[in-house]
Formats: sequence, C-alpha cells, structure tokens
Amino acid sequence: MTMRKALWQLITFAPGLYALNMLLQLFRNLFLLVPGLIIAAIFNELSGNRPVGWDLWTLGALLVAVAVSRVTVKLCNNAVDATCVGYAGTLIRRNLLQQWLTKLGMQELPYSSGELISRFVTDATALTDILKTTNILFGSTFQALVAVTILFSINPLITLVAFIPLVGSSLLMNGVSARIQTYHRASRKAAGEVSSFLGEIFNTTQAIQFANAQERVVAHLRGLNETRRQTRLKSLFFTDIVLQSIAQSTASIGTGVILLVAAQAMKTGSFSVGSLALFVSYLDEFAIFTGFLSQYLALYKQAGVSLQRLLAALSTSAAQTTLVTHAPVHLKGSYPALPQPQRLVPALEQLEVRGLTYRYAQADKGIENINLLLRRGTCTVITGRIGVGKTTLLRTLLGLLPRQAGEIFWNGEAIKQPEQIFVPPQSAYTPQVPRLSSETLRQNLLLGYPDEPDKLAAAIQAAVMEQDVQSLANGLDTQVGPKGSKLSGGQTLRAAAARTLLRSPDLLIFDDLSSALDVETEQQLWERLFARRERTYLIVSHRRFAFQHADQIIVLKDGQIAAQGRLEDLLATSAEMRHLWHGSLQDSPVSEPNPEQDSKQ
Ligand SMILES: Nc1ncnc2c1ncn2[C@@H]1O[C@H](COP(=O)(O)OP(=O)(O)OP(=O)(O)O)[C@@H](O)[C@H]1O
Repeated sequence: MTMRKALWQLITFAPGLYALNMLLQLFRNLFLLVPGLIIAAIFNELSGNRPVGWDLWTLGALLVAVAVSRVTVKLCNNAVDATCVGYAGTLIRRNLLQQWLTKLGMQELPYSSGELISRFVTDATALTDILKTTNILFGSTFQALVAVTILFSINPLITLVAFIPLVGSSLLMNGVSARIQTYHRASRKAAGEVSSFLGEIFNTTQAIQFANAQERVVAHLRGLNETRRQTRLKSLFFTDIVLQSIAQSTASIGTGVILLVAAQAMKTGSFSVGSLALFVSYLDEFAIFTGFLSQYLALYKQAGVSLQRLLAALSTSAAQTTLVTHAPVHLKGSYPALPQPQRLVPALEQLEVRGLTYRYAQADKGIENINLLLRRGTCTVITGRIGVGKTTLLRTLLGLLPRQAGEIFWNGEAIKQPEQIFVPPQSAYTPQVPRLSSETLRQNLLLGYPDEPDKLAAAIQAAVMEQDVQSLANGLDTQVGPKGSKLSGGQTLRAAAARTLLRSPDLLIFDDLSSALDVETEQQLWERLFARRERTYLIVSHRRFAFQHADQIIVLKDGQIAAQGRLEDLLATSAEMRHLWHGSLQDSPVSEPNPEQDSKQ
C-alpha cells in the first residue's frame, strides 16, 4: 500500500468532516492575507499615494474585525481538525487491533508486545499527523497562490524574485530527503527496541531479581536508550535544524533581494509605501510557507516509514490491505451492544479428527497424522512425556495453529475454519498458562458475558474456587492486579477454569491443570466436573485420577499416537502408558487401578 492510497483512504473515511476542515483551513489562511491588505491601505492613505478613500478609523475597525474572525475560524478549525484526526487514528488502531486479536495464535505476532505498542501509538500518530498537515498544506498553498496573484498584479518582477527561496529550498530539500528517511527509520527502530525491552522487563521482574541481574538489565536498557537518543537526535537534526535553516536562510536572502529591487522601484515612484508594506507582510508568510513545505515533505517521508512499520506489524499481505479499510468506529453516541456468542453448529454429538498434522517450521517438531473420535458425554485424556506435542495437538485442533494436513468433522460435517467453531457456545479452552487481566475477578470471569449470579456461582463452585472468592477482600469485585498477579498460580488457573465453565460449552478442553494445582485440588476439580457427564471433555493430563476416569486415553510419543484405549488395556499393552502411570504414582493419592471400584468404568 502506498502512502498516497493510505492518505486518500483516511481523507475519505469522514469525507464531509474533512471537506469542512478544508474549508475552515482555507478561510483561516485567507484571513492571514487580509491584515496585509488593510495595512497597505493605511500606509497608502497616510502617504496620500493611491489612497482607497476610507478613513483610518474604518480601516482600524476592519483590522480588529478580521482579527476576531480569524480567531473564531481558528478555534472552529482546531475542533474539526481534532475530530478528523480522532476518526482517522481510531480507524487505524481499530483495524490493527482487529487483525492482531482475530489472527492471534494462527499467525505468530511478528514483534514483541512492546514493539507492537510502540507502532500502535507512535506510527499511527505519524499517519494522522500527515493527514492534519496535508490539510494545512492545502490551505497554505492556496494562501500562497492568492498572495502571489496579488503581488504579481502589483509588481511581477519583485514577485518573481520571491520564488527564489522556494525553488532553492526545494532543491536542497530533495538532496537531504533520503537521509531524513534513513534517520527516521533508525530512530523509530531504536524507540521500538526500548519499548520492547521495557515490556520484557515488566514481564520478567522476578526472574531478573532472582538472577540478581538488575544492573546488567539496566545497563542494557541504558545502551538501547543511548542508541535511541543518538538516532533521534540525527533525525531531529535533519528535520528541525537542517531543513528549517535551509528554508529560513533562503527566505532571508530572498527578502534582501526583494528589498533591494523594491527600493529601486520606489525611487522611480512605480512602487508605493503601501505596496512595500504588503510585500514585507506577505514575504513573512512566504518564509513560513517555504519552511512549512520543506517540513511537510520531510513529514511525508517519515509517515511513509511509519506506514511501512504498521504494515509489517500485520504480517500477511491480506491483513495489510485492511490497515485503513473503512469500518465503524463508534466515536459518537453510545457503543453498540456486545454481540453474544451465537451457536454456529448443532450441539455436539461426535467430533472426529483425521490425519491432523502440524510441524513448527523452525524446529521440525509438532504432531503428525493424529486421528481422534470424541463422542458426546465422554472424557478423552491426552497424555505423554514432556514436549511430545500435547499442547500442539490442542492448539491445532482449535485452529490456533494452522494445520498442514487433516480434517475435522463436527457431527460428520467438515469444519474448514476451526478457530470460528471452537469457541463458546460450542467449546471452551483453558490453556496451560492462562492469563487474567488487571480488572476485577468478576470482569475476568465474565469477559463481556452476561452477569447472572447463579451461573457465576455454579461455575466458581465447579472450579473449586468458592473458598478463595470468600477469602478475597472484596470477593468477586477484588482487583486481581496485572496478569492476575494478586492471585496464586492455582487461583489463576481455577479462575480460568471457571471462566471456561461459565460458558457452558458442549466441549470442554483443558490443557494440563497440574502445573499449578496440588493433587487434592485437581482431583476435587475433576470430581466436580465429571459429576456432569452430559458434557464432552478433552483434557491433557498425566494424573492417575484423570486416567481412571477417561473413556479413552491417547498416548502421544514424538508427535504421533503411540497408543490409544482405556486405561486397563493400555497398561496391559503399552510400555509408554505403563511408564507414564508409574511416573504419576508419586503425585497421585489414588490407588492402583481397579476397574470394579471405578463406577464409571
Ligand atoms: N513455537 C514453537 N516453535 C518451535 N517449536 C515449538 C514451538 N512450540 C513448541 N515447540 C516444540 O514442539 C514440541 C511439542 O511442544 P508441545 O508444547 O506441544 O509439547 P507438550 O507435550 O505440550 O509439552 P509439555 O508437556 O511440556 O506441555 C516440543 O518439542 C517443543 O519444543
């Protein structure tokens, strides 16, 4: 996507508003020309050379009226301009968020969260800045053209001299433009690296403390900041010092030349004092315009760098086309009601997976040719040693990783886009490391879901969290801190489980709850869950209690199914299952399997 196309998309997003903004900008600039004309008239009136015939009081009152009108138009212009920028900025950020949130998982995010936030804030602002500046350029150019026409009608020669600084500064500008882009790119990259590293520091504060690495971390941050300082200085040096100096010096030289030519013309009587006052007044405006034009071209190049950075943050070319696609932003009135999850397929009777395959590109690891059959009301446990592909299997099934082969059938119907189906109310997933946000516990559980106390209480009870909620200072309305830091690991996991259960999905998927739960609590949780067998469970576990209650166990080895069946059969036939069973002995309070005791089996 080119800068021009992006800019046009932003301008046409709120076309009426932008047109009004242009009109106001036009008036604002034209008003700047009026005082010069009035002052010229005053001088001509005083000198008696070409008087307009208006008395000085009238001309003075006109000056005041123009000043008041100018301020009024300026205020209106600023208000409309801020609204235009608000619309454009919101559109860009809305589209970025939509891509990041909907594609999250399917496509690895291309940069760290710190780097993405830096692009989300600063690079999006660079695009809206250029939108704003384009409007100013439109008004200033119009003002310059009108001024040139007026000056040309008074004295063409002197007017032509006024173009010298403009041409000179434009040529010099072109000479430094490549550098401006290079330094701006380096400056933005360095700023992104600082944000990215700060984000990582916040995420790993404890690890840094335990490794006693504070000083090294601070030294590294200092180094990154130093690079940022230097690249920013270079970038600012070119835009704020070199360019402005070029514009100002060429304008000053031009002013000198004009004064010399004007002095000659005044001697011959072909140039009045009023005209000189008008030329001097407009020359000032010219100097500003010349400087502004150079700065605009520099900003345009910088915005081009920011556009490329934003496109890169969207990874795929399909996603990149959406950066400035028009979409509702709801800046006026109340927000639309949150859409509640709709059932997209009939209630689950049977889920079948055939030949599911996903391999990580860089590591040649993953899962291969996985076949599964889950019937309604059953519990399937996926187990295996560390790193055999259990999580990868769940994530590929859920559409969080793009499968490279295989088919998924929901009640016999092939599912093309699993990421759209494996969400509530069809299914819900508790990952191995769940994330909470720094809201209240209630908001974390609901996440936009209707607040129905009975359902909430039932979900909390099923997740074995009722006592924890009671012990929290404000119960469900306790703020849980960033990433749920005020809760223990086990509480976070059970809160995530409650969030999953609240949605009452057909299919419940849990990825290894054992990492943060003690054996007793996890067993209690499974007991409560398995008491309601109308649901279908797909869980990753290595706990004996889960094995004993499973209708089928899938044993993974090196990303493939090594064995599959009920516990007692697998213990008889699979060495891998026996290894896992004995490996889980020390953490399980459950006795050796006895099918007769196990009512479910
Ligand atoms: N993003 C990734 N890129 C490359 N390789 C990966 C990635 N994620 C996981 N792997 C590798 O793929 C293999 C399977 O990982 P996976 O997380 O599915 O295993 P797991 O059985 O769930 O492990 P655990 O028991 O530790 O949870 C591992 O060897 C892991 O190192």
